[in-house]
Amino acid sequence: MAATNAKSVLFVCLGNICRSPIAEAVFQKMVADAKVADQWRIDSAATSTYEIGSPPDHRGQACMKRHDVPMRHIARQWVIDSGATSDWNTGSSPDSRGLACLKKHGIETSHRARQVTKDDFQTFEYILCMDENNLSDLEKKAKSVQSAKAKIELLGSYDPQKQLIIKDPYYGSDKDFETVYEQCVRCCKAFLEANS
Ligand SMILES: N#Cc1ccccc1-c1cc(NCCCN2CCCCC2)c2ccccc2n1
Repeated sequence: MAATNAKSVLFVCLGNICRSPIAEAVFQKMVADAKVADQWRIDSAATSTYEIGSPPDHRGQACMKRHDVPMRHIARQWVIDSGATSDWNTGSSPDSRGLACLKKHGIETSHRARQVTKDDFQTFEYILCMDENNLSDLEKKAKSVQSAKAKIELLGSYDPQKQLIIKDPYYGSDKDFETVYEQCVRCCKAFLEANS
């Protein structure tokens, strides 16, 4: 459980089923390995309602499994939620591909896509997103939020290899998910170092 003076970061992408759950899982593992998990509040959400209620994409789950990175699962001591930033798919049922893959790998997950809320802009210190569309969508939303405090940045702005954009792998291959994973590892490591 995060301490009261915890730092906080919300990872955001278009659907909250591909990139942002990977970034969240990678960062969660990093803070746990660094023994500072209790100093962080970590979550993910989306700028669309495409996938509200969906579990992480099956390709992302498989990628996390390959790299032994636990992804949002039903754990005893965690209260877990996630969401999206718009109302496009309010009430969508979980993506069938994701459910089938999770079942195949015996992975239970409570992670469900959600839309980012006004409260997120008021309570998270950092909102780190993946591409310029996410950035402009979030900046537009933040304008309508009273006392928004979040620093809205590209996660890629922390990349030592200067790959600023983490591309949407939705129509891509497993290789594209690997690229997302590698970028998230580099960026999350640099982000944690910058906040330690
Ligand atoms: N849009 C786009 C797009 C453009 C380029 C590359 C990827 C995508 C793309 C498309 C998705 N779902 C298909 C379209 C959904 N419908 C769009 C019209 C409104 C009703 C919903 C995604 C779903 C989850 C995560 C990422 C996604 N990314």
